[in-house]
Amino acid sequence: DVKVSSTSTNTSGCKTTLCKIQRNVQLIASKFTVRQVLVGIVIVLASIALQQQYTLLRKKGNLPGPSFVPPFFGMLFQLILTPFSFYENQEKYGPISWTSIMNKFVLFVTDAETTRQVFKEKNAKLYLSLGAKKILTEKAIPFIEGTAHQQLRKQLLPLFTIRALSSYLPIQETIIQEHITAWMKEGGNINAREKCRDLNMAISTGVFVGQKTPLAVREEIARNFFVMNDGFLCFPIDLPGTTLRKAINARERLVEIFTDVIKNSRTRMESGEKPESLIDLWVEYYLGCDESERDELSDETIIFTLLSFMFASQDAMTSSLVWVVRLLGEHKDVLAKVREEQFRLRPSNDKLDLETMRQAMYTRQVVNEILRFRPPAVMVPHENVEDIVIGDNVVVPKGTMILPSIWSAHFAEGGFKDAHTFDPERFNSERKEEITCAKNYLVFGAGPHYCIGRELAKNQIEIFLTQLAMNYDWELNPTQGGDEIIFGPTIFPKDGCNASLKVRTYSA
Ligand code: HEM
Repeated sequence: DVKVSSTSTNTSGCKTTLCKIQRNVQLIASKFTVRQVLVGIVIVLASIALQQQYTLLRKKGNLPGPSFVPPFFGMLFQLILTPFSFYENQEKYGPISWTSIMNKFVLFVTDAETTRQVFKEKNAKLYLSLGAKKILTEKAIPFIEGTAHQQLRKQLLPLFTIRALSSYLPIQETIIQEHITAWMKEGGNINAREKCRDLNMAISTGVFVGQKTPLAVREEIARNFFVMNDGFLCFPIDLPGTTLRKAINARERLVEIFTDVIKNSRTRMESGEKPESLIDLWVEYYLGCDESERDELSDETIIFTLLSFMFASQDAMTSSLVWVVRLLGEHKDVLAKVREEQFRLRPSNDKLDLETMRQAMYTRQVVNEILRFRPPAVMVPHENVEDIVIGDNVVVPKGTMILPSIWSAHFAEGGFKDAHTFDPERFNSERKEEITCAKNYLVFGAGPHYCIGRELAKNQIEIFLTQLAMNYDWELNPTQGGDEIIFGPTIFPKDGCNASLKVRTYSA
């Protein structure tokens, strides 16, 4: 046995806490042999592991689930590395089953009805990462509850009316055209995930602040949004130089920039200019409100709401645009029908407008099927702040992480017909599965936090799909194993979807 040596065990010369801790560890270590220290560590870890297993057993009661979960990390690695086999295994246990992730007791919900119930349960809150909480702060809409939440949602309605969506449409269309043209200048060989990520950020920024905001400012917003986005899923340590601290700094810079954009917008809206961007519409609404209501409609409210929009939409929108390239590249028959419909409605290649988009029933069916077949957020974690009862009288102890699975609801037996087939015809006027299977369609959630940007999102997917279909041909170049689906944290083909685009003549 070798004694752990220590040079000095005196803490009196120490000025910092770190130094004192170091000295104390040395002091303790100097009294034991290496073997004794190791045995001690093993005993402590084993006791913690036993305690964890006991707590899990007590919480799970009669619920089905895995016969063993590894201590400390639980099923974390299975969930991250092989998410779909983790899903399949969990689904085998039935509509509600238990598991554990990072020693947190987790309920996995797969049947559509209970999934919907969790979304609607007022005592089950959206569970966002610690990083997201630090960056967005409690002023962000996903963290607000009750009456304050209802009031804020009401105030946001003018940002998503038909009038508002019509004013965003030319911004979305122009930016999509500019980006695809730039892809073609680079040769047309794209990795859809990389390209759509930048495209999507440019569209969101354009829609939020409008094209009257100088390009350099829009680019600075996009840069800071990317840094902020990196912080949402990082290790939540807020120290100088960490990803989280950089994300918080980026958020602070965004608050400054948005404050200026709002000021400029106010000058333009007061002079009677027509609103164009989401900020313009908010300012217009603000100016039209009674003085007494304006306190609640501060710049801060809209800025933190915009940050939440970016958080809620960036990865989900990127995922959907990538699946447009992938699924229509695979299903040429569907692509041909989109082209036929678009050419019939817009033979002169006119710009899109909401009225024409409303008439393009088949194209909208395709958008809805892309969202059903590849829902970007496959599950939306919740945490219950009180004991609740779900499903067939299952009592969920307070503090449980509940994973309602949108993926499982979309593919459940007894729901959509031949659910594993990509088939936009399921939404046609005869089959109407959007009505007959409405309870299974959960891509945008349900209940009080139901996605507020859903129409904006569907329009964006439709504009991208239409532009691509009418002006380009493309072939997919998948890599070996690249078609496997991965989490990131929304779903993507593993290789990001490589494709070669060629310009085509506008025709059916
Ligand atoms: C394909 C794209 C999108 C998908 C799949 C999606 C999906 C979702 C889901 C599943 C939720 C949780 C709903 C619930 O808890 O019931 C949600 C919430 C939310 N989404 Fe989306 N979303 C998308 C695009 C967008 C866009 C473009 C915006 C912004 C303009 C947006 C803004 C929000 C906001 C603010 C919330 C939280 C609402 C609240 O807390 O009240 N989303 N979204």
